[in-house]
Amino acid sequence: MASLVLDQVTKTYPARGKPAVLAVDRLNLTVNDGEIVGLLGSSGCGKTSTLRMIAGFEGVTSGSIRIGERPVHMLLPKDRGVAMAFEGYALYPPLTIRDNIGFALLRERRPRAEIAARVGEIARLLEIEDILDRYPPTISAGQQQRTSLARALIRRAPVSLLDEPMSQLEPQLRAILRARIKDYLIEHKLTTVFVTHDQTEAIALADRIAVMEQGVLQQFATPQALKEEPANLFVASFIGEPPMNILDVRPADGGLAVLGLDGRPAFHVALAAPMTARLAAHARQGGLKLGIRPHRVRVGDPRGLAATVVSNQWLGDQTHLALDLAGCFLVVVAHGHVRSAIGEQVPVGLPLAAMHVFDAESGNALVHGLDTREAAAA
Ligand SMILES: Nc1ncnc2c1ncn2[C@@H]1O[C@H](COP(=O)(O)OP(=O)(O)OP(=O)(O)O)[C@@H](O)[C@H]1O
Repeated sequence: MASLVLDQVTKTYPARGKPAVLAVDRLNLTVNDGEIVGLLGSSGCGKTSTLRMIAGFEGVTSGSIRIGERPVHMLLPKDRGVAMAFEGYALYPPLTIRDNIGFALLRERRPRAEIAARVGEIARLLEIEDILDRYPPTISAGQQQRTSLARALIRRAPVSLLDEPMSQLEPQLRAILRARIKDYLIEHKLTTVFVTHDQTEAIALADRIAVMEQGVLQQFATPQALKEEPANLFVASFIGEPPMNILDVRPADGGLAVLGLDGRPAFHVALAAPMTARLAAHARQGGLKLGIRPHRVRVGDPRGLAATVVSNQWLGDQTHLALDLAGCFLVVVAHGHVRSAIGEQVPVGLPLAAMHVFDAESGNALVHGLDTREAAAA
């Protein structure tokens, strides 16, 4: 297949009587040959515009796009070597589902037996074998979406683009197809970019995820790196469910004072002198924020701090607790069934290694994991 490179790609849409909309702002992205990349972000962050610029359905305002060694941003969609599955399906109504799926291979004048075998394979994979002889208007939205997906995947093009490929499917089918599609993409080494606003889908399918917000790339990394080393506060709170707890902190003697919702010191995090000095230097330029993921808080840690239960939800396999820790609001996930009632106290341990520190003004991450060697002997 091929690599895909976006170099300083920008997209602005003119808006009548208003300032132009900056949908994508100087995006740099390199997708390796055979890599699966997810574009993830909230509604309106520029994901679809990016995909459509790669496909050629939108022109770039500035910047360039290369597939392999070939600049493609000036070419017509059909000449770029991309296959795209559309969120809006775009099937040919007069053709059967079978012919819709096999259309590109027919046009390439592939042998009939090969086309039949490939259509059969992809239809089996996406569980649409039983509708191959029907026509697009007579099938459901979910079946139309899978047909659109089949039509793109069957081509094994140098670059495959999938726009919200499974948004119409029910969760169970989505989970099954996700795994099968991933196997297919890996087996055929398909360089793939897909758009989603579902982080579970992005994490399950992608080798790397590009997180976007307001047209700007926030971080491009593996799912694990996004969770463990978020580049900034946006990524830290966007990735992970429930989101990372973000607390206000300020430097204090021998470490950090964590502030409660009322702005007063709630508890103290003891750190060694060099780290305290480093964070104090940053804090002089702006504030600091401390992040800790709900799954990393240790509920029931006998050496922990006492927190009051504000809410308690047992989800069948894990407990979600909201806690008041000396005036700080903390969401916590425990793997077992925690039976503490609202108003009861539970001890919670906050491992230093699970703490992230951010510059409050820029939002940029300063430290991931306050190493225990940095901790003062408390
Ligand atoms: N054809 C257009 N004309 C004007 N503005 C547009 C056009 N298409 C998109 N936009 C604007 O550009 C920005 C990015 O839109 P885009 O569709 O790329 O975002 P998205 O992340 O895919 O959103 P969603 O998840 O809702 O589909 C938005 O502010 C949107 O309103």
